[in-house]
Amino acid sequence: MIQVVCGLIVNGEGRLLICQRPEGKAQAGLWEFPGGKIDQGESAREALRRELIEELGCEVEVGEALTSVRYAYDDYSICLIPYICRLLDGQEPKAIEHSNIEWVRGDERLVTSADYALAPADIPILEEWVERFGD
Ligand SMILES: Nc1nc2c([nH]c(=O)n2[C@H]2C[C@H](O)[C@@H](COP(=O)(O)OP(=O)(O)OP(=O)(O)O)O2)c(=O)[nH]1
Repeated sequence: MIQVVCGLIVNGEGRLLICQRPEGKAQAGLWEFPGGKIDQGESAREALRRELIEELGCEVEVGEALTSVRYAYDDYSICLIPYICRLLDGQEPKAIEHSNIEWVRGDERLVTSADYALAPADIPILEEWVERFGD
């Protein structure tokens, strides 16, 4: 079971950041919350801060954890651990490792959106976020 962290980053207008996985990576083309695998000896929160600097070039404060999701892809399984994150002042995410990044309205339509096909492990996380914080 691969331990993966991801961040739900909300901007000043209440929009949520989603990122498209690039060609050549597992689940290429699907949209996800930015993050990645936890390295040995790292805490989940440390891993997320590191991944968001590598992937988006920005510093965040890692806040509350939402419910983790276990998901079995064909050839491996992940435990995806989500955290609400806040961008530190002046930080602007850049698509360093993704093919696209977008600020979107976090609502039920996003769950089934044809424009933003989400990685399946992310759907329960988005649903929990929408229920608690969505508009
Ligand atoms: N980062 C991230 N990965 C996700 C999400 N949902 C989901 O199913 N995954 C899967 C895709 C990958 O199989 C795995 C995470 O791998 P990754 O490629 O992002 O990890 P990494 O940045 O450490 O990459 P690498 O060094 O192995 O290339 O988890 C998500 O919301 N964020």
